[in-house]
Amino acid sequence: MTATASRVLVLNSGSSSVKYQLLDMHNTESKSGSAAGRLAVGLVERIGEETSRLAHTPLGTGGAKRETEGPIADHTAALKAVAAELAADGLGLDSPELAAIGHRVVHGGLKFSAPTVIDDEVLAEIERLVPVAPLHNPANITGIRTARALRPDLPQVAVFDTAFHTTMPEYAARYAIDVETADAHRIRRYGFHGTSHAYVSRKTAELLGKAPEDVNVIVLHLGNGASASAVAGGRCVDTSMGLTPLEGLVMGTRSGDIDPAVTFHLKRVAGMDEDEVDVLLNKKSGLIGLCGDNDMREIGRRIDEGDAQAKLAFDIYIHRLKKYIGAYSAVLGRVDAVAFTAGVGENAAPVRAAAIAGLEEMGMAVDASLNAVRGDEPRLISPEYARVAVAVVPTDEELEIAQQTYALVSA
Ligand SMILES: Nc1ncnc2c1ncn2[C@@H]1O[C@H](COP(=O)(O)OP(=O)(O)O)[C@@H](O)[C@H]1O
Ligand SMILES: CC(=O)OP(=O)(O)O
Ligand SMILES: [Mg+2]
Repeated sequence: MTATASRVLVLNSGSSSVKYQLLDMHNTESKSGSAAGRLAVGLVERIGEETSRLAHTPLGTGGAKRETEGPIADHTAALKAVAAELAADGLGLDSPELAAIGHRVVHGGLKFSAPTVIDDEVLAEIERLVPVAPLHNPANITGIRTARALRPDLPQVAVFDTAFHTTMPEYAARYAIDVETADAHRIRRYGFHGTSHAYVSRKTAELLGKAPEDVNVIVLHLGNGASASAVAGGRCVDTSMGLTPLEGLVMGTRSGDIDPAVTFHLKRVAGMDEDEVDVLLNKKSGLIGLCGDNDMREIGRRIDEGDAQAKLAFDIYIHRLKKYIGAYSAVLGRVDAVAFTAGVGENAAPVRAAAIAGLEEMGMAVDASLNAVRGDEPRLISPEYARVAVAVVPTDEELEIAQQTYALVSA
């Protein structure tokens, strides 16, 4: 790293998308990682489809958002397109100001509990974990390989979704199955979205004007993938996702919690094989399985039109969410705040209202007019009388990844 290098490129590669940001870390010291530090942000979505779309905004130059539509075959092509967009703004990957590239890596298994500079051995371990994050780790690996090929001299850092959850006590992390079998195959609950749970729980403490050590928070990360966590004094003590990102809440396309016997039944009685069951539970279940739509905006529209199927899907989603709020209240003993985050949590006011409805005896309530306010800043939506603060706290996985990456390479 040269003395002047202070930029970090963050790649958040998902199963069919790549989110990216180029940040100048000399300008992101402020608590909100002020917009001044963000030189460019963008998103490639629907990778592998005919209708792929790349949206790129060069914030650093104040340039307008550029959108390109057309087929982008795979993640390698997506990253090359991103590199070209950055180069068009004079922010190419060849810049000497680039200090490192930070990669979101979803599954880090038991080995990785901190950000890690990627070498061949680290990459091999991330590959070994593909079976337990089949939708995610392959995309992360492609991102790493492509970025390494473009800048072999630059430190590439992996920031793991699982890292924040490694503080879970053994009784929360273990499944109640035969210990020898579990240990032989490293079967345990790892948890995901940890970068977001860490960032949001810290931000929530800040919103309350308290130190993270003094606050107990339930974080509800509700995106397409969704998970809840119980964070006691800044440390994760339980989370809803498990060995893979399939357990827990009802998600856009994933079932979340299910009786494992359903899988035997599908194989023995419905004649499905492993791969078919996998696809059913990961891609054809959750909201999309229940009502044909996985976007909460569309589900909201259908409910407004009186669509009973959409309403039932919504009610199932909310019921599961409520059960986790109850469970984590018991796990924490004292709850100071419930924080809603990610695409659904930040934008869907009806989800927030319904999830908290009826929880007054637990000290939780939502004020309808506060809940209707939209914005990018962390904000309270609970009435003043409520014992528990209910908040909307926008997540920023990219900023958190950039900060962890920069801290590691500039140490
Ligand atoms: N304005 C909105 N109102 C309601 N839901 C929204 C809104 N915007 C986004 N969402 C929901 O957020 C989801 C995407 O969340 P996001 O956190 O970006 O997910 P991911 O990172 O898993 O792709 C969409 O599928 C949609 O359900
Ligand atoms: C781990 C996980 O579910 O991630 P995402 O929400 O990006 O799919
Ligand atoms: Mg996400």
